[in-house]
Amino acid sequence: MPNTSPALPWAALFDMDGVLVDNTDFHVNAWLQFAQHHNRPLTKAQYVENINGRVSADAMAYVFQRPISPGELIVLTEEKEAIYRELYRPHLQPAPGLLDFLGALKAQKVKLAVGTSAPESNVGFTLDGLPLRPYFDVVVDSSMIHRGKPDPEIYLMAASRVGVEPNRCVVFEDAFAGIEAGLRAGMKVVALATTHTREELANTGAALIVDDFTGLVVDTIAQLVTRT
Ligand SMILES: O=P(O)(O)OC[C@H]1O[C@@H](O)[C@H](O)[C@@H](O)[C@@H]1O
Repeated sequence: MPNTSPALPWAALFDMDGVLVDNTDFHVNAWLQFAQHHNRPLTKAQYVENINGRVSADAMAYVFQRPISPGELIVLTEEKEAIYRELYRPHLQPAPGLLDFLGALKAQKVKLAVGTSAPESNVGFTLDGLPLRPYFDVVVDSSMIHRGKPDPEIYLMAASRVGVEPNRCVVFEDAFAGIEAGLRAGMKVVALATTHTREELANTGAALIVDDFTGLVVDTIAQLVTRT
C-alpha cells in the first residue's frame, strides 16, 4: 500500500473516555449513583449536556451548584471515580479496531498523545489496565492543566509536548466539549459516534465522523492535515 503520509511530522491526539474505551454508559451510571448518594438531582440528559468530557472540577460544581474547594474536590472525585471503576472493571477493553489503528500509526512514526479530562487514577486504570500506555509519547490529564475542555489547553499542551504544530494535529473525540477544545486549538477533529449519534455530531465542525476505529486507514487521517 502506498505511504502518502505527509512529509512533515503530524500527531494524533486521543481523548480517553468514549474514544480509547467505549465506556460512556458506565460513567453515566456512576454519576447517577454518586448524585443520588448526595441527594442531588441528575439525569442522563443533564450528564450528556453538562458533564460528559469535562474535568471533575467543572462537573462537581455543576452537580452541587456551588464552587467546590480543592480538598473537597479530591474526595468527591475519588468517590465518583471509584464507583465508575468498580462498574467498568469487568468490561474494560479497547475500542473496536483501536489496537490495529495505533499500531499502524506507530509504524508510520506518527506522534501519539492522550488528552483527557480524567484524573490520574482513571488514566492509570485505563492505560495501564489494558495496557495502552506504551503506544503513547505523551499523556496529558486533568492534573496538568488549569482550564478543562472546551478550553483548548489540554490539546495545546499535548501538541507542544510531542513537538508538533497544532495545525498538524488530528484530535479524536466523542464529547461536544472535547470537539470544541480540538477546534479551538486549531486542530482537525475526528468525531467518534459513541456518546452522540452521527446526526448529533453532524454540525459540530468535525472533519470526519466514525463509529469506531475498525478499518480506519492512516492515510485517510493523514490527508486531513495535508488539506490545509
Ligand atoms: O473524555 P475524557 O476527556 O477522557 O474525559 C474524562 C471524563 O469524562 C467524563 O465524561 C466523565 O464523566 C468523567 O468522570 C471523566 O473523568
